[in-house]
Amino acid sequence: MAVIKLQHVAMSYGGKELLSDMSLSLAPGSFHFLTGPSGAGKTTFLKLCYAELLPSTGQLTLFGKDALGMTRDDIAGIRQRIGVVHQDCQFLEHLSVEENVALPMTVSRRPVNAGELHELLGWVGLKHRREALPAQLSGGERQRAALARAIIMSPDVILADEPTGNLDWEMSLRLLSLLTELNRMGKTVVIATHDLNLIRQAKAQVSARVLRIANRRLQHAGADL
Ligand SMILES: Nc1ncnc2c1ncn2[C@@H]1O[C@H](COP(=O)(O)OP(=O)(O)OP(=O)(O)O)[C@@H](O)[C@H]1O
Repeated sequence: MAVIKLQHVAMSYGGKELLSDMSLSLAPGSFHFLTGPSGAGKTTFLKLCYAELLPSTGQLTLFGKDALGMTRDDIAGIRQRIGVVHQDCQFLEHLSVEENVALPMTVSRRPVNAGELHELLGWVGLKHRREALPAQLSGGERQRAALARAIIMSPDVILADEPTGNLDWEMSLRLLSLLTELNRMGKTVVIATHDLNLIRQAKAQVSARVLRIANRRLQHAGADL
């Protein structure tokens, strides 16, 4: 069963269609890149994938459930199964790195296991920065903290919006290797990016598919990248 399925989905803002007639089925454990020019609608597409937005027309199915018929509880359940790395990280600036990473657990009133939290911070290389405030982090540290927060609930799917946008190549590779490791653990990964070098690099490591949004349509890019 597809984890995320779009059938003839369109999305409009203020009556103007941004995304048209998009159909896609994301298999569990798959790895996709999403490319396209700035403003093409990559972030909007990702927002559909975690039901932050609902389609103007067409059918969106998340883990077998029609997104249009979802209750508040269904959406809360979906949010636990889909971890999102937002383009601008969206930290609470007055909370420490550790508190920000644990936030999805605390807001859903789940107990936070300190040992597991430290292990996760260690995995992204931020154990020593756990008491820092977000403003004190470098760009690469912020992205890794955002990734840790996205996966703290052990989601099945990880959606990352330009996770390497402001990072140098070395840090981009480090983030990519965390995402490919998650994919090897069985997670479905979707990364929106402009960085074709990153895509080429990833294709040497994992079996990644490339999707492209252009002229409002979703295209499956060929193997020529
Ligand atoms: N809530 C909204 N209301 C109206 N228009 C919006 C809204 N959100 C996004 N848009 C518009 O939709 C278009 C696509 O935005 P989106 O952020 O999805 O593109 P993108 O491909 O992710 O761009 P970038 O690569 O620059 O991040 C833009 O023109 C944007 O201004």
